[in-house]
Amino acid sequence: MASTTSTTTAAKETAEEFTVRIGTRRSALAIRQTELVIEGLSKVHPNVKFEIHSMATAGDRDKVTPLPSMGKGLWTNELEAKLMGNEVDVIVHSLKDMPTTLPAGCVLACVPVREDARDVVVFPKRQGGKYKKLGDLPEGSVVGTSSVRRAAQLKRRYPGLVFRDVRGNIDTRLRKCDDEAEGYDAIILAAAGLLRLNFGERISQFLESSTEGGGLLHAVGQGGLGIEAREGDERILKLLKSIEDTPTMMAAFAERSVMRTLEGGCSVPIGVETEWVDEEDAGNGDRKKLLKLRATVVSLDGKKAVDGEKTEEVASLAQADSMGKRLAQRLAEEGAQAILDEINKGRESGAALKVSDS
Ligand SMILES: NCc1[nH]cc(CCC(=O)O)c1CC(=O)O
Repeated sequence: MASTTSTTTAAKETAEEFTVRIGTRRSALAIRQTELVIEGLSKVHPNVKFEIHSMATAGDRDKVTPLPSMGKGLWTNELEAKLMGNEVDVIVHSLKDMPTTLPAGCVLACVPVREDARDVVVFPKRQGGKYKKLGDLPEGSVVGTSSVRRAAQLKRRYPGLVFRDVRGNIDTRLRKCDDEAEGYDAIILAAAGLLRLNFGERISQFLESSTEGGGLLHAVGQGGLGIEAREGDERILKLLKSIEDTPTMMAAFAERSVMRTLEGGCSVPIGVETEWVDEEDAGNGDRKKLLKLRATVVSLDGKKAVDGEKTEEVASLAQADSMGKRLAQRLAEEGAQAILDEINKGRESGAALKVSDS
């Protein structure tokens, strides 16, 4: 058809046929997320072909080593090597698994519309609806999570509960939750993974900062997708731009900036929440959208915590980045740094001490 149609340059470009190779992890969630990205791109670029190149990463292979000692980039390094080696053109990540500093030559090119960013409570099927909220669980109940962020924040709010590691992909964790022999009375997961894999009916309670009885702030980037590409690969960067959700991308940049600023080479149980709100009406009817950013840093035992929030006009990624940095610096001064120093002292063994939010 193209050969018989006379087209302008712009039209030719949209009609251009090429294949984009997309790298991702091999988990059901990673594949589903990649399919969603392809669906979105295909609507705008019907002539572009997409191939999924999935692979197991270090985080998928090693299910034993404690996550905080596996180092940064356990879900991303091997995929980035393929991107730089020109074996794939794009990588689709869970944004929260993406380190806040990327290797030279790689860019966070696009953040599309976000799924629900909150954490949720899932109860074993055998409880048959007996419990509806974390607060319903009797003292001493065992809650599964391998995330120090989740455990620390929940210890603060529910000192009577016991927190225990639970590893594996989402289906594995649900199976462990339902298996009485595993001994869990509840597990905590991200809403996004459950919703994307059609396990939404397993969600009993959504947890956020305003949850009655005690909630928690989610991981940086949770519920979002991070699409990575080669710096300067204009054809791909332009293609990805078509599915960018700019408000989500700005919020994600603010969240990642909090993390990057506080991290300073150490691992941190840090939670965040972002929300776009209307500016109070100044009487002239001209309301701006403001970004509200909350953050918390909690000691591992949940006994010490520093919380903060900021609401500002944000109109660029640079402003989002600056807002996150300033909030993190304030938290550091108000005691977050002391909490982080203590955590790092306790994790003597040095180098490989980055928190993975699992
Ligand atoms: N670290 C594992 C991981 N990476 C992304 C998600 C879920 C979805 C998301 O946050 O995008 C999960 C599972 C979980 O935390 O429950």
